[in-house]
Amino acid sequence: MSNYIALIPAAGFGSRMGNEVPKQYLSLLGKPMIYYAIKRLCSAHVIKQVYVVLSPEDTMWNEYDWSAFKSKLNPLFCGGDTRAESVLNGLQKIQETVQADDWVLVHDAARPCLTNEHLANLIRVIGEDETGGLLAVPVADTLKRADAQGRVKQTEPREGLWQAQTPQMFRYGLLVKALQALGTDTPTDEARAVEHLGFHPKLVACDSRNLKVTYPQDLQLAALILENLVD
Ligand SMILES: Nc1ccn([C@@H]2O[C@H](COP(=O)(O)OP(=O)(O)OP(=O)(O)O)[C@@H](O)[C@H]2O)c(=O)n1
Ligand SMILES: C[C@](O)(CO)[C@H](O)COP(=O)(O)O
Repeated sequence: MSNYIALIPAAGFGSRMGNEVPKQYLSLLGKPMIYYAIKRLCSAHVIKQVYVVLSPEDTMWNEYDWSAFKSKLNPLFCGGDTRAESVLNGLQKIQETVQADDWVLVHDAARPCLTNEHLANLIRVIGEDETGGLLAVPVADTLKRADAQGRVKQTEPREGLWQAQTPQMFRYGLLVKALQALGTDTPTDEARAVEHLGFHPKLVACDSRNLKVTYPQDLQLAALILENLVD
């Protein structure tokens, strides 16, 4: 039977936040932001182990007490220059402990508002899928393409367009193969790497609460969402 493991890439800096503290450690309702992703994934019984990929230069992880998550939580100080490198380095580091057909859920440290329902839905739908897939949201706004002067060049059809979120869930063997095959291409998500191999990952409808904290204003929004989550 396949196991489920989770991997949280957390070796980025959060340059778009413009803060001196790496984004994953910014305070959110009194906890470092990464705490919420860890708590959600560690609380899921089906997930056997949760790995956090940190920068080898990370000096902040050990400033916090993570003992509440016991041996289910494992930090790996092997992050790379890009998200794809961090994920691949993490996956390679754990190769002795996993099987090729184990499911890996890759989840951003910067998505603190994932709910139990989002997670359960992803696991239920993708657990039945041959390729794997990801949480995503259909684009809700009218889309404009800009010209070099910042004026509307044209309105783009939004039909069939989705915004990718995380977790993204793929079999360990396929994900490692996809990330190893990238060469100089650096995709911003795991699904893109799998697409490069000719697969078509499944989109699982989520909602805008599972936002990524990218800019300073997103942190306030995340706090509001977290305060109002019921699960
Ligand atoms: N070299 C990198 C870059 C990113 N990430 C992780 O990938 C996730 C999503 O990336 P993003 O939100 O883009 O984070 P940053 O790269 O830190 O942000 P920015 O692009 O603003 O610098 C984050 O949990 C981030 O820590 C990583 O593990 N290793
Ligand atoms: C994986 C991701 O969160 C999906 O939306 C995203 O691609 C991360 O990279 P980004 O450059 O911050 O969008």
